[in-house]
Amino acid sequence: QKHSKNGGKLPPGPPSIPIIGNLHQLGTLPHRSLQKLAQKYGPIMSIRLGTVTSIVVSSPQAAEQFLKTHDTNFASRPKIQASDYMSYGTKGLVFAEYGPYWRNIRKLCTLQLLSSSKAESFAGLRREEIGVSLVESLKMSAATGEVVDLSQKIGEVVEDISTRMILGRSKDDDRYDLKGLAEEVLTLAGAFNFADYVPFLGALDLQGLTRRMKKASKHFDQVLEKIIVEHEQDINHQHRDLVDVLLPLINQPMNPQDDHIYVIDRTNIKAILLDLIIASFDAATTATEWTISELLRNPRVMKKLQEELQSVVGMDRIVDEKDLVKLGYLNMVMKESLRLHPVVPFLIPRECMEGITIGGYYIPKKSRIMVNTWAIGHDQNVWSNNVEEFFPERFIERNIDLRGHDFELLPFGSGRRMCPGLHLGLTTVRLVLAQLVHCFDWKLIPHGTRPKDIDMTEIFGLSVPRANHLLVKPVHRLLGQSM
Ligand code: HEM
Repeated sequence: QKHSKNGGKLPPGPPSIPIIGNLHQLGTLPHRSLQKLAQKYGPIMSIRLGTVTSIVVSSPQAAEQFLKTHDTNFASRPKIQASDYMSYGTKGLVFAEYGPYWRNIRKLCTLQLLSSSKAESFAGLRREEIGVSLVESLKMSAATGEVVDLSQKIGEVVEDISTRMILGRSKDDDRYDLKGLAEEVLTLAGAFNFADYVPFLGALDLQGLTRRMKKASKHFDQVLEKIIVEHEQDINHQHRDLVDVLLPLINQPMNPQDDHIYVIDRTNIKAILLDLIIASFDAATTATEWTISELLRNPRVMKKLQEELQSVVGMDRIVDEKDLVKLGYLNMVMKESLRLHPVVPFLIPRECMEGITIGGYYIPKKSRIMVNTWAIGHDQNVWSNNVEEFFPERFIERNIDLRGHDFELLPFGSGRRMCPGLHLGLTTVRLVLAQLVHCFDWKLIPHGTRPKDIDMTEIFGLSVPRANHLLVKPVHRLLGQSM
Protein backbone atom coordinates (compact mmCIF):
# COMPACT_ATOMS: atom_id res chain seq x y z
CA GLN A 1 0.00 0.00 0.00
CA LYS A 2 1.41 3.38 -1.05
CA HIS A 3 0.87 6.60 0.86
CA SER A 4 1.26 10.25 -0.03
CA LYS A 5 3.46 12.59 2.04
CA ASN A 6 0.47 13.61 4.20
CA GLY A 7 -0.42 9.96 4.89
CA GLY A 8 -3.33 9.69 2.40
CA LYS A 9 -3.80 6.28 0.77
CA LEU A 10 -2.57 6.55 -2.84
CA PRO A 11 -4.12 4.46 -5.62
CA PRO A 12 -2.39 1.09 -6.05
CA GLY A 13 0.48 0.84 -8.49
CA PRO A 14 3.73 -0.95 -9.29
CA PRO A 15 6.70 -0.58 -6.95
CA SER A 16 9.07 2.15 -8.03
CA ILE A 17 12.83 2.44 -7.85
CA PRO A 18 14.86 5.36 -6.46
CA ILE A 19 15.36 8.47 -8.59
CA ILE A 20 13.58 7.35 -11.77
CA GLY A 21 10.48 5.86 -10.13
CA ASN A 22 8.62 3.92 -12.84
CA LEU A 23 10.03 5.77 -15.86
CA HIS A 24 11.83 2.57 -16.94
CA GLN A 25 8.47 0.77 -17.26
CA LEU A 26 7.03 3.11 -19.89
CA GLY A 27 8.79 1.46 -22.84
CA THR A 28 8.59 2.86 -26.36
CA LEU A 29 4.78 2.78 -26.47
CA PRO A 30 3.72 4.00 -22.99
CA HIS A 31 -0.05 3.81 -23.72
CA ARG A 32 0.35 0.04 -24.20
CA SER A 33 2.75 -0.49 -21.27
CA LEU A 34 0.49 1.43 -18.88
CA GLN A 35 -2.59 -0.46 -20.11
CA LYS A 36 -0.89 -3.73 -19.08
CA LEU A 37 0.05 -2.34 -15.67
CA ALA A 38 -3.49 -1.01 -15.15
CA GLN A 39 -4.90 -4.48 -15.85
CA LYS A 40 -2.99 -5.57 -12.76
CA TYR A 41 -3.38 -2.51 -10.51
CA GLY A 42 -6.75 -1.09 -11.53
CA PRO A 43 -8.37 1.81 -13.39
CA ILE A 44 -7.01 4.42 -10.97
CA MET A 45 -3.33 3.60 -10.65
CA SER A 46 -0.46 5.59 -9.21
CA ILE A 47 3.03 5.53 -10.62
CA ARG A 48 6.05 7.71 -10.02
CA LEU A 49 7.67 9.42 -12.96
CA GLY A 50 10.93 10.47 -11.35
CA THR A 51 9.80 12.61 -8.42
CA VAL A 52 6.31 13.31 -9.82
CA THR A 53 3.32 11.31 -8.58
CA SER A 54 1.25 10.45 -11.63
CA ILE A 55 -2.22 9.01 -11.71
CA VAL A 56 -3.15 6.83 -14.68
CA VAL A 57 -6.89 6.68 -15.37
CA SER A 58 -8.01 3.70 -17.47
CA SER A 59 -11.79 3.19 -17.32
CA PRO A 60 -14.80 5.26 -18.44
CA GLN A 61 -16.14 5.44 -14.86
CA ALA A 62 -12.81 6.69 -13.50
CA ALA A 63 -12.41 9.14 -16.42
CA GLU A 64 -15.84 10.58 -15.62
CA GLN A 65 -14.74 11.22 -12.03
CA PHE A 66 -11.67 13.15 -13.16
CA LEU A 67 -13.04 14.94 -16.23
CA LYS A 68 -16.63 15.64 -15.23
CA THR A 69 -17.40 15.24 -11.51
CA HIS A 70 -14.17 16.97 -10.45
CA ASP A 71 -13.41 18.72 -13.77
CA THR A 72 -12.32 22.05 -12.25
CA ASN A 73 -9.84 20.38 -9.92
CA PHE A 74 -8.11 18.71 -12.87
CA ALA A 75 -8.44 21.47 -15.46
CA SER A 76 -4.86 22.69 -15.14
CA ARG A 77 -1.79 21.59 -17.06
CA PRO A 78 1.54 20.75 -15.44
CA LYS A 79 4.35 23.18 -16.13
CA ILE A 80 6.80 21.26 -18.28
CA GLN A 81 9.98 22.36 -19.96
CA ALA A 82 8.40 22.04 -23.41
CA SER A 83 5.63 24.50 -22.54
CA ASP A 84 8.16 27.05 -21.34
CA TYR A 85 10.24 26.88 -24.48
CA MET A 86 7.54 26.22 -27.00
CA SER A 87 4.66 28.28 -25.73
CA TYR A 88 6.46 31.55 -25.02
CA GLY A 89 6.38 30.80 -21.28
CA THR A 90 2.90 29.15 -21.42
CA LYS A 91 1.27 32.11 -23.13
CA GLY A 92 -0.63 29.88 -25.53
CA LEU A 93 -3.81 27.94 -24.83
CA VAL A 94 -2.69 24.32 -24.81
CA PHE A 95 -0.25 24.48 -21.88
CA ALA A 96 -1.66 27.45 -19.92
CA GLU A 97 -2.43 26.72 -16.29
CA TYR A 98 -6.09 26.90 -15.33
CA GLY A 99 -7.15 30.40 -14.28
CA PRO A 100 -8.29 33.78 -15.63
CA TYR A 101 -5.56 33.99 -18.28
CA TRP A 102 -6.47 30.58 -19.75
CA ARG A 103 -10.21 31.42 -19.54
CA ASN A 104 -9.74 34.60 -21.55
CA ILE A 105 -7.55 33.08 -24.18
CA ARG A 106 -9.82 30.06 -24.53
CA LYS A 107 -12.80 32.38 -25.06
CA LEU A 108 -10.89 34.33 -27.68
CA CYS A 109 -10.00 31.12 -29.51
CA THR A 110 -13.43 29.50 -29.38
CA LEU A 111 -15.35 32.64 -30.31
CA GLN A 112 -13.05 34.26 -32.86
CA LEU A 113 -10.82 31.57 -34.32
CA LEU A 114 -12.41 28.15 -34.02
CA SER A 115 -16.17 28.79 -34.03
CA SER A 116 -18.37 26.71 -36.35
CA SER A 117 -19.06 29.76 -38.50
CA LYS A 118 -15.33 30.48 -38.83
CA ALA A 119 -14.71 26.83 -39.73
CA GLU A 120 -17.48 27.03 -42.35
CA SER A 121 -16.02 30.22 -43.82
CA PHE A 122 -13.05 28.12 -44.97
CA ALA A 123 -15.20 25.63 -46.93
CA GLY A 124 -14.10 27.10 -50.30
CA LEU A 125 -10.46 26.71 -49.37
CA ARG A 126 -11.03 23.07 -48.37
CA ARG A 127 -12.82 22.46 -51.66
CA GLU A 128 -9.85 23.83 -53.62
CA GLU A 129 -7.22 21.93 -51.67
CA ILE A 130 -9.03 18.60 -51.21
CA GLY A 131 -11.55 18.46 -54.03
CA VAL A 132 -9.28 19.91 -56.68
CA SER A 133 -5.55 19.69 -55.82
CA LEU A 134 -5.54 16.36 -53.97
CA VAL A 135 -8.06 14.53 -56.15
CA GLU A 136 -6.51 15.82 -59.38
CA SER A 137 -2.97 14.83 -58.41
CA LEU A 138 -4.17 11.35 -57.41
CA LYS A 139 -6.08 11.05 -60.70
CA MET A 140 -2.83 11.74 -62.51
CA SER A 141 -1.04 9.06 -60.52
CA ALA A 142 -3.93 6.67 -61.25
CA ALA A 143 -3.65 7.38 -64.99
CA THR A 144 0.04 6.47 -65.02
CA GLY A 145 -0.32 3.54 -62.61
CA GLU A 146 2.06 5.22 -60.18
CA VAL A 147 2.56 4.21 -56.53
CA VAL A 148 1.69 7.08 -54.18
CA ASP A 149 2.89 7.83 -50.68
CA LEU A 150 -0.57 8.32 -49.23
CA SER A 151 0.78 9.40 -45.82
CA GLN A 152 2.68 12.19 -47.53
CA LYS A 153 -0.30 13.22 -49.67
CA ILE A 154 -2.57 13.42 -46.62
CA GLY A 155 0.08 15.35 -44.66
CA GLU A 156 0.49 17.80 -47.54
CA VAL A 157 -3.19 18.52 -48.04
CA VAL A 158 -3.77 19.07 -44.31
CA GLU A 159 -0.70 21.30 -44.19
CA ASP A 160 -1.90 23.29 -47.22
CA ILE A 161 -5.34 23.83 -45.71
CA SER A 162 -3.95 24.78 -42.29
CA THR A 163 -1.28 27.10 -43.67
CA ARG A 164 -3.75 28.99 -45.82
CA MET A 165 -6.39 29.13 -43.09
CA ILE A 166 -4.13 30.22 -40.25
CA LEU A 167 -1.37 32.13 -42.01
CA GLY A 168 -2.94 33.02 -45.34
CA ARG A 169 -0.05 31.69 -47.39
CA SER A 170 0.32 28.68 -49.54
CA LYS A 171 2.96 26.13 -48.75
CA ASP A 172 4.71 26.86 -52.04
CA ASP A 173 5.92 30.23 -50.88
CA ASP A 174 7.00 28.83 -47.56
CA ARG A 175 10.73 28.48 -47.40
CA TYR A 176 10.51 27.12 -43.87
CA ASP A 177 9.62 23.56 -43.13
CA LEU A 178 6.61 24.26 -40.89
CA LYS A 179 5.44 20.66 -40.97
CA GLY A 180 8.84 19.37 -39.92
CA LEU A 181 8.93 21.97 -37.15
CA ALA A 182 5.45 21.05 -35.93
CA GLU A 183 6.43 17.37 -35.83
CA GLU A 184 9.55 18.20 -33.85
CA VAL A 185 7.56 20.24 -31.31
CA LEU A 186 5.08 17.39 -30.83
CA THR A 187 7.82 14.83 -30.34
CA LEU A 188 9.50 17.09 -27.80
CA ALA A 189 6.24 17.90 -25.98
CA GLY A 190 5.30 14.21 -25.76
CA ALA A 191 8.70 12.93 -24.66
CA PHE A 192 9.07 11.88 -21.03
CA ASN A 193 11.71 14.50 -20.37
CA PHE A 194 13.99 13.84 -17.38
CA ALA A 195 14.10 17.59 -16.76
CA ASP A 196 10.39 17.48 -15.86
CA TYR A 197 10.64 14.46 -13.60
CA VAL A 198 14.14 14.32 -12.13
CA PRO A 199 15.03 18.01 -11.83
CA PHE A 200 18.69 17.53 -10.86
CA LEU A 201 19.23 15.53 -14.06
CA GLY A 202 17.54 18.26 -16.08
CA ALA A 203 20.60 20.49 -16.19
CA LEU A 204 22.62 17.66 -17.77
CA ASP A 205 20.17 17.36 -20.68
CA LEU A 206 21.03 13.67 -21.06
CA GLN A 207 18.36 13.15 -23.72
CA GLY A 208 19.44 16.25 -25.66
CA LEU A 209 15.85 17.53 -25.51
CA THR A 210 16.58 21.00 -24.09
CA ARG A 211 18.98 21.68 -26.92
CA ARG A 212 16.40 20.59 -29.49
CA MET A 213 13.67 22.67 -27.82
CA LYS A 214 15.79 25.82 -27.87
CA LYS A 215 16.54 25.27 -31.54
CA ALA A 216 12.92 24.52 -32.53
CA SER A 217 11.50 27.47 -30.58
CA LYS A 218 14.02 29.88 -32.09
CA HIS A 219 13.27 28.61 -35.55
CA PHE A 220 9.50 28.81 -35.06
CA ASP A 221 9.81 32.34 -33.67
CA GLN A 222 11.68 33.49 -36.78
CA VAL A 223 8.97 32.05 -39.03
CA LEU A 224 6.11 33.55 -37.02
CA GLU A 225 7.81 36.94 -36.79
CA LYS A 226 8.27 36.98 -40.55
CA ILE A 227 4.63 36.08 -41.16
CA ILE A 228 3.39 38.75 -38.75
CA VAL A 229 5.57 41.42 -40.35
CA GLU A 230 4.27 40.42 -43.80
CA HIS A 231 0.71 40.86 -42.53
CA GLU A 232 1.49 44.20 -40.89
CA GLN A 233 2.97 45.50 -44.12
CA ASP A 234 0.02 44.36 -46.18
CA ILE A 235 -1.85 47.59 -46.82
CA ASN A 236 -4.90 45.91 -48.33
CA HIS A 237 -5.68 44.51 -44.91
CA GLN A 238 -8.70 42.25 -45.33
CA HIS A 239 -9.88 39.57 -42.95
CA ARG A 240 -8.65 36.52 -44.76
CA ASP A 241 -6.83 34.32 -42.28
CA LEU A 242 -6.46 33.84 -38.54
CA VAL A 243 -3.41 36.12 -38.29
CA ASP A 244 -5.64 38.89 -39.65
CA VAL A 245 -8.17 38.18 -36.92
CA LEU A 246 -5.50 38.28 -34.21
CA LEU A 247 -3.36 41.27 -35.22
CA PRO A 248 -5.91 44.05 -34.54
CA LEU A 249 -6.13 42.71 -30.98
CA ILE A 250 -2.54 43.73 -30.15
CA ASN A 251 -2.46 46.24 -27.26
CA GLN A 252 -6.16 45.57 -26.58
CA PRO A 253 -7.40 44.11 -23.28
CA MET A 254 -8.26 40.45 -23.71
CA ASN A 255 -11.52 40.86 -21.86
CA PRO A 256 -12.32 44.32 -20.44
CA GLN A 257 -15.06 42.82 -18.22
CA ASP A 258 -12.60 40.63 -16.38
CA ASP A 259 -11.03 41.64 -13.04
CA HIS A 260 -7.64 40.54 -14.30
CA ILE A 261 -7.01 42.66 -17.35
CA TYR A 262 -4.52 41.06 -19.72
CA VAL A 263 -3.33 43.19 -22.58
CA ILE A 264 -2.51 41.21 -25.71
CA ASP A 265 1.02 41.58 -26.99
CA ARG A 266 3.02 40.07 -29.82
CA THR A 267 4.13 37.04 -27.84
CA ASN A 268 0.51 36.16 -26.98
CA ILE A 269 -0.32 36.20 -30.67
CA LYS A 270 2.71 34.09 -31.57
CA ALA A 271 1.97 31.58 -28.79
CA ILE A 272 -1.64 31.17 -29.99
CA LEU A 273 -0.54 30.77 -33.61
CA LEU A 274 2.01 28.18 -32.63
CA ASP A 275 -0.66 26.16 -30.78
CA LEU A 276 -3.00 26.32 -33.77
CA ILE A 277 -0.32 25.29 -36.26
CA ILE A 278 0.82 22.34 -34.21
CA ALA A 279 -2.69 21.17 -33.30
CA SER A 280 -4.07 21.45 -36.80
CA PHE A 281 -1.12 20.06 -38.77
CA ASP A 282 -0.71 16.90 -36.83
CA ALA A 283 -4.00 15.71 -35.36
CA ALA A 284 -6.03 15.77 -38.58
CA THR A 285 -3.22 14.05 -40.54
CA THR A 286 -2.80 11.31 -37.96
CA ALA A 287 -6.55 10.65 -37.68
CA THR A 288 -6.95 10.46 -41.47
CA GLU A 289 -3.96 8.18 -41.94
CA TRP A 290 -5.15 5.68 -39.34
CA THR A 291 -8.67 5.63 -40.72
CA ILE A 292 -7.63 4.98 -44.31
CA SER A 293 -5.18 2.32 -43.05
CA GLU A 294 -8.05 0.55 -41.24
CA LEU A 295 -10.26 0.81 -44.34
CA LEU A 296 -7.54 -0.79 -46.45
CA ARG A 297 -7.17 -3.56 -43.90
CA ASN A 298 -10.91 -4.12 -43.86
CA PRO A 299 -12.23 -4.36 -47.45
CA ARG A 300 -15.77 -5.15 -46.22
CA VAL A 301 -15.97 -1.78 -44.44
CA MET A 302 -14.33 0.03 -47.37
CA LYS A 303 -16.92 -1.43 -49.77
CA LYS A 304 -19.82 -0.54 -47.50
CA LEU A 305 -18.55 3.04 -47.20
CA GLN A 306 -18.16 3.28 -50.99
CA GLU A 307 -21.76 2.07 -51.35
CA GLU A 308 -22.97 4.75 -48.95
CA LEU A 309 -21.09 7.41 -50.93
CA GLN A 310 -22.43 6.06 -54.19
CA SER A 311 -26.02 6.26 -52.98
CA VAL A 312 -25.71 9.71 -51.32
CA VAL A 313 -23.36 11.43 -53.80
CA GLY A 314 -23.63 9.37 -57.00
CA MET A 315 -20.79 8.38 -59.31
CA ASP A 316 -20.77 11.50 -61.48
CA ARG A 317 -19.36 14.01 -58.99
CA ILE A 318 -16.96 14.29 -56.08
CA VAL A 319 -18.14 14.74 -52.47
CA ASP A 320 -19.27 18.18 -51.35
CA GLU A 321 -18.91 19.33 -47.75
CA LYS A 322 -22.70 19.58 -47.54
CA ASP A 323 -22.93 15.81 -48.14
CA LEU A 324 -21.11 15.06 -44.88
CA VAL A 325 -24.21 15.28 -42.67
CA LYS A 326 -25.85 12.54 -44.74
CA LEU A 327 -22.96 10.12 -44.40
CA GLY A 328 -23.95 8.14 -41.30
CA TYR A 329 -21.66 5.19 -41.97
CA LEU A 330 -18.67 7.50 -42.45
CA ASN A 331 -19.38 8.89 -38.98
CA MET A 332 -19.35 5.41 -37.51
CA VAL A 333 -16.11 4.63 -39.35
CA MET A 334 -14.56 7.76 -37.81
CA LYS A 335 -15.64 6.80 -34.31
CA GLU A 336 -14.32 3.28 -34.71
CA SER A 337 -11.00 4.57 -35.98
CA LEU A 338 -10.65 7.07 -33.12
CA ARG A 339 -11.54 4.30 -30.66
CA LEU A 340 -8.68 2.11 -31.86
CA HIS A 341 -6.28 4.97 -32.64
CA PRO A 342 -6.96 7.95 -30.39
CA VAL A 343 -4.60 10.54 -31.81
CA VAL A 344 -3.54 11.85 -28.38
CA PRO A 345 -3.76 8.67 -26.28
CA PHE A 346 -3.19 10.27 -22.83
CA LEU A 347 -5.00 13.51 -23.73
CA ILE A 348 -2.79 16.47 -22.90
CA PRO A 349 -1.59 15.95 -19.30
CA ARG A 350 -3.68 17.52 -16.55
CA GLU A 351 -2.52 18.57 -13.09
CA CYS A 352 -4.40 18.13 -9.82
CA MET A 353 -4.99 21.58 -8.33
CA GLU A 354 -6.00 20.54 -4.78
CA GLY A 355 -5.55 17.20 -2.97
CA ILE A 356 -8.77 15.20 -3.23
CA THR A 357 -10.11 11.71 -2.44
CA ILE A 358 -11.61 9.77 -5.36
CA GLY A 359 -12.85 6.18 -5.14
CA GLY A 360 -11.28 5.88 -1.66
CA TYR A 361 -7.83 6.97 -2.89
CA TYR A 362 -6.01 10.18 -2.20
CA ILE A 363 -4.89 12.18 -5.27
CA PRO A 364 -2.21 14.63 -4.09
CA LYS A 365 -2.02 18.26 -5.15
CA LYS A 366 0.22 18.75 -8.22
CA SER A 367 0.07 15.08 -9.21
CA ARG A 368 -0.06 14.51 -12.94
CA ILE A 369 -3.20 12.98 -14.44
CA MET A 370 -2.88 10.80 -17.54
CA VAL A 371 -6.19 9.55 -18.94
CA ASN A 372 -5.32 6.50 -21.03
CA THR A 373 -7.98 6.79 -23.74
CA TRP A 374 -6.15 4.12 -25.74
CA ALA A 375 -6.64 1.61 -22.89
CA ILE A 376 -10.34 2.54 -22.60
CA GLY A 377 -10.80 2.02 -26.35
CA HIS A 378 -9.19 -1.43 -26.10
CA ASP A 379 -11.05 -2.61 -22.99
CA GLN A 380 -13.13 -5.78 -23.54
CA ASN A 381 -15.36 -4.89 -20.60
CA VAL A 382 -16.37 -1.71 -22.39
CA TRP A 383 -16.47 -2.88 -26.02
CA SER A 384 -17.05 -6.68 -25.78
CA ASN A 385 -14.67 -9.37 -26.91
CA ASN A 386 -14.40 -8.17 -30.52
CA VAL A 387 -12.53 -5.16 -29.20
CA GLU A 388 -9.59 -5.56 -31.62
CA GLU A 389 -11.86 -5.81 -34.67
CA PHE A 390 -12.54 -2.73 -36.83
CA PHE A 391 -16.34 -2.94 -36.67
CA PRO A 392 -18.07 0.44 -37.15
CA GLU A 393 -21.50 -1.22 -36.83
CA ARG A 394 -20.96 -1.40 -33.06
CA PHE A 395 -22.06 2.25 -33.02
CA ILE A 396 -25.50 1.48 -34.50
CA GLU A 397 -26.72 0.33 -31.13
CA ARG A 398 -24.56 2.56 -28.99
CA ASN A 399 -25.54 6.18 -29.03
CA ILE A 400 -22.07 7.53 -28.40
CA ASP A 401 -20.81 10.85 -29.67
CA LEU A 402 -17.33 12.37 -29.85
CA ARG A 403 -18.09 15.48 -27.83
CA GLY A 404 -16.84 14.26 -24.48
CA HIS A 405 -20.22 13.23 -23.07
CA ASP A 406 -19.50 9.52 -23.38
CA PHE A 407 -16.49 8.49 -21.37
CA GLU A 408 -15.99 5.27 -23.38
CA LEU A 409 -14.77 7.38 -26.31
CA LEU A 410 -12.72 10.49 -25.59
CA PRO A 411 -10.55 11.29 -28.64
CA PHE A 412 -11.09 15.03 -28.07
CA GLY A 413 -10.98 14.86 -24.27
CA SER A 414 -13.82 16.18 -22.14
CA GLY A 415 -14.75 19.03 -19.85
CA ARG A 416 -13.19 22.47 -19.64
CA ARG A 417 -9.95 21.53 -21.41
CA MET A 418 -11.63 19.59 -24.18
CA CYS A 419 -10.38 20.20 -27.74
CA PRO A 420 -11.82 23.47 -29.12
CA GLY A 421 -10.81 22.44 -32.69
CA LEU A 422 -13.14 19.41 -32.84
CA HIS A 423 -15.48 20.82 -35.48
CA LEU A 424 -12.68 22.12 -37.69
CA GLY A 425 -10.59 18.95 -37.30
CA LEU A 426 -13.45 16.53 -37.94
CA THR A 427 -14.66 18.44 -40.99
CA THR A 428 -11.23 18.21 -42.63
CA VAL A 429 -10.69 14.56 -41.73
CA ARG A 430 -14.12 13.41 -42.93
CA LEU A 431 -13.84 15.36 -46.17
CA VAL A 432 -10.39 14.03 -47.06
CA LEU A 433 -11.51 10.49 -46.27
CA ALA A 434 -14.75 10.79 -48.20
CA GLN A 435 -12.87 11.95 -51.33
CA LEU A 436 -10.19 9.26 -51.05
CA VAL A 437 -12.78 6.51 -50.69
CA HIS A 438 -15.32 7.84 -53.20
CA CYS A 439 -12.96 8.81 -56.02
CA PHE A 440 -10.57 5.86 -55.85
CA ASP A 441 -10.09 2.17 -55.31
CA TRP A 442 -6.73 1.36 -53.76
CA LYS A 443 -4.34 -1.42 -54.70
CA LEU A 444 -1.90 -2.68 -52.11
CA ILE A 445 1.75 -3.03 -53.03
CA PRO A 446 3.73 -5.14 -53.63
CA HIS A 447 1.16 -7.05 -55.69
CA GLY A 448 -0.31 -9.89 -53.62
CA THR A 449 -0.07 -8.09 -50.25
CA ARG A 450 -3.01 -9.19 -48.11
CA PRO A 451 -5.02 -6.46 -46.34
CA LYS A 452 -4.16 -7.91 -42.92
CA ASP A 453 -0.45 -7.59 -43.74
CA ILE A 454 -0.58 -3.79 -43.85
CA ASP A 455 1.95 -2.52 -41.37
CA MET A 456 0.29 -0.73 -38.44
CA THR A 457 3.33 0.10 -36.30
CA GLU A 458 2.90 3.18 -34.10
CA ILE A 459 5.39 5.76 -32.91
CA PHE A 460 4.89 7.61 -29.62
CA GLY A 461 4.93 11.38 -29.04
CA LEU A 462 2.22 13.70 -27.72
CA SER A 463 0.31 12.12 -30.62
CA VAL A 464 0.76 8.58 -31.94
CA PRO A 465 1.03 8.51 -35.76
CA ARG A 466 1.95 5.62 -38.07
CA ALA A 467 5.63 4.78 -37.86
CA ASN A 468 5.90 4.03 -41.59
CA HIS A 469 4.36 5.70 -44.60
CA LEU A 470 1.47 4.05 -46.39
CA LEU A 471 2.29 3.26 -50.04
CA VAL A 472 -0.56 2.33 -52.40
CA LYS A 473 -1.77 2.62 -56.00
CA PRO A 474 -4.93 4.63 -56.73
CA VAL A 475 -7.46 3.53 -59.39
CA HIS A 476 -9.95 6.23 -60.37
CA ARG A 477 -13.54 4.97 -60.01
CA LEU A 478 -15.85 7.92 -60.80
CA LEU A 479 -17.48 8.42 -64.20
CA GLY A 480 -15.43 10.36 -66.79
CA GLN A 481 -13.82 13.61 -65.64
CA SER A 482 -16.21 14.04 -62.69
CA MET A 483 -15.65 17.16 -60.53
C1 HEM B 1 -8.87 15.13 -35.46
C2 HEM B 1 -8.37 16.21 -34.97
C3 HEM B 1 -8.07 16.51 -33.50
C4 HEM B 1 -7.98 15.69 -32.40
C5 HEM B 1 -8.18 14.17 -32.34
C6 HEM B 1 -7.67 16.54 -31.25
C7 HEM B 1 -7.52 16.08 -29.95
C8 HEM B 1 -7.28 16.90 -28.85
C9 HEM B 1 -7.15 16.42 -27.48
C10 HEM B 1 -7.27 14.97 -27.02
C11 HEM B 1 -6.92 17.50 -26.68
C12 HEM B 1 -6.72 17.49 -25.15
C13 HEM B 1 -8.06 17.57 -24.46
C14 HEM B 1 -8.01 17.39 -22.95
O1 HEM B 1 -6.99 17.64 -22.30
O2 HEM B 1 -9.08 16.99 -22.43
C15 HEM B 1 -6.89 18.67 -27.54
C16 HEM B 1 -6.69 19.96 -27.09
C17 HEM B 1 -6.60 21.04 -27.92
N1 HEM B 1 -6.81 21.05 -29.29
FE1 HEM B 1 -7.30 19.48 -30.47
N2 HEM B 1 -7.57 17.83 -31.68
C18 HEM B 1 -7.81 17.86 -33.04
C19 HEM B 1 -7.81 18.98 -33.86
C20 HEM B 1 -7.56 20.26 -33.44
C21 HEM B 1 -7.53 21.42 -34.31
C22 HEM B 1 -7.81 21.40 -35.81
C23 HEM B 1 -7.23 22.49 -33.51
C24 HEM B 1 -7.07 23.94 -33.86
C25 HEM B 1 -6.68 24.40 -35.00
C26 HEM B 1 -7.07 22.00 -32.14
C27 HEM B 1 -6.74 22.79 -31.05
C28 HEM B 1 -6.62 22.33 -29.75
C29 HEM B 1 -6.27 23.20 -28.62
C30 HEM B 1 -5.97 24.69 -28.69
C31 HEM B 1 -6.27 22.38 -27.47
C32 HEM B 1 -5.97 22.81 -26.02
C33 HEM B 1 -7.23 23.25 -25.30
C34 HEM B 1 -6.99 23.68 -23.86
O3 HEM B 1 -6.01 23.27 -23.25
O4 HEM B 1 -7.84 24.44 -23.33
N3 HEM B 1 -7.28 20.65 -32.14
N4 HEM B 1 -7.12 18.28 -28.85
